[in-house]
Amino acid sequence: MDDPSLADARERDAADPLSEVRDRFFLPDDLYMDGNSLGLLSADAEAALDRVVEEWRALAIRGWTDADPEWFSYGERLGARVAPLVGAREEEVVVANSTTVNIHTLVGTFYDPSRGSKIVVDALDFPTDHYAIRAQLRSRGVDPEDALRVVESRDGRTVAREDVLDAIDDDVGMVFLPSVLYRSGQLFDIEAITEAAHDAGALAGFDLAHSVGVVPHSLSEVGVDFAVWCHYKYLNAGPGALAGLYVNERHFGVTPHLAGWWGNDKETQFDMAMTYDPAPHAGAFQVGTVPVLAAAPLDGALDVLDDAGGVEVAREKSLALTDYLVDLVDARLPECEIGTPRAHEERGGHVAVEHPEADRVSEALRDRGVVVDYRPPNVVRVCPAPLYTRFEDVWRVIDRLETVLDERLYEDYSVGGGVT
Ligand SMILES: Cc1ncc(COP(=O)(O)O)c(C=O)c1O
Ligand SMILES: Nc1c(O)cccc1C(=O)C[C@H](N)C(=O)O
Repeated sequence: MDDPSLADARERDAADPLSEVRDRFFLPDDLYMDGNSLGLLSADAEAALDRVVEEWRALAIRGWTDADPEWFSYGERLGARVAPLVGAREEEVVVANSTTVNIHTLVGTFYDPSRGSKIVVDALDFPTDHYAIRAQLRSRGVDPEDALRVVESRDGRTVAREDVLDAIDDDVGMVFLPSVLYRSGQLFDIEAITEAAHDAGALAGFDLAHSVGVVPHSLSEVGVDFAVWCHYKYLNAGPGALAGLYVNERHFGVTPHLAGWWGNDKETQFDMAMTYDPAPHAGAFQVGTVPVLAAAPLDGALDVLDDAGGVEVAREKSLALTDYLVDLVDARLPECEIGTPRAHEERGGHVAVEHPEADRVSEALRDRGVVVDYRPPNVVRVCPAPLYTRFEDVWRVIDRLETVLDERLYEDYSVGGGVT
């Protein structure tokens, strides 16, 4: 790298168009590099939540219709706001449930062995995806060991594109993969995978938890069948914030696996009929009453991203930050390896810095004001979330990491200290 100095980092910040957006967040004293697990609170998100609390106080039950905006269609309205971030039509997205519940309902709805009995997944997925898919298979009387086709990793970090494509054949009825691997940060080629799935007569679904808000998507154009994600990472909507889902319009009208009255057509919902009349759009995949308090902060959080210029601008800054981080690791930390692909088109928003003592190193960093997380067996995950992270912050993180390693400060810690 040309200039690994703090002065250079500050010059980069001075030229950064997003530096004012950062001021809208409540920034902890620590250097916060965990925005891919839980994003920070902004004043906008807090105000959106406060507003709903006020409406609850003032309107009580009338809030469903008289709040501004009304609570009744909260999930659909927020879905329309999130749709451009994933490249979908407004009615193809709804904000509802949790990511895990959305996997249950979408895999449960779209798994159809007559298309092909196998579901393609990969060996490095976030565990909840496998738990939900396995449960859905069991509930259909299918042995997950028979139905799951798990694409293995050759290096323990990434999954080779050709291995994914080779796994998709006529026995496959569904491909369900992440957009970005939670540990290494590898970004998958959604377009190529969707095309291969469709060529084999299968459906393609994705878990966008680690890309929504930081990597632009074109779900409708590519023809992805369904997708799920959460809003508490790069979208900063709060711990346990309501999740999101997308269903391509060609599937509108199916009866969701997890049917519930909040997915009923709004026109007939209060007829209270005993048979379910699914909404003619992705809103059908809501289950119970929209938890308005868990949804409201997203409204404010989306204002911040809009004002920043949208997800394309966030992606540009994110790539500049992760490039910078990787260059600093190469220049200053010879004992660490980068487990994240270096090509932009294969990288999400975080970087896996590998070290044999990653667990204890993460703990030592936390004690020195750097919030990262540890993912077994050897990854310190570092996430410079683009809306509130400066180049100077990245520089300081690497500087402290160098001290922890050079002075072997991690030796003061025991293995197994961190849980999140
Ligand atoms: C890829 C992925 N899917 C799902 C989840 C979690 O889902 P839920 O919000 O339902 O806990 C996470 C992380 O928490 C994740 O990284
Ligand atoms: N969702 C989380 C939670 O509720 C508590 C602690 C961490 C998380 C996470 O987001 C983990 C995260 N999905 C990961 O990539 O490891």
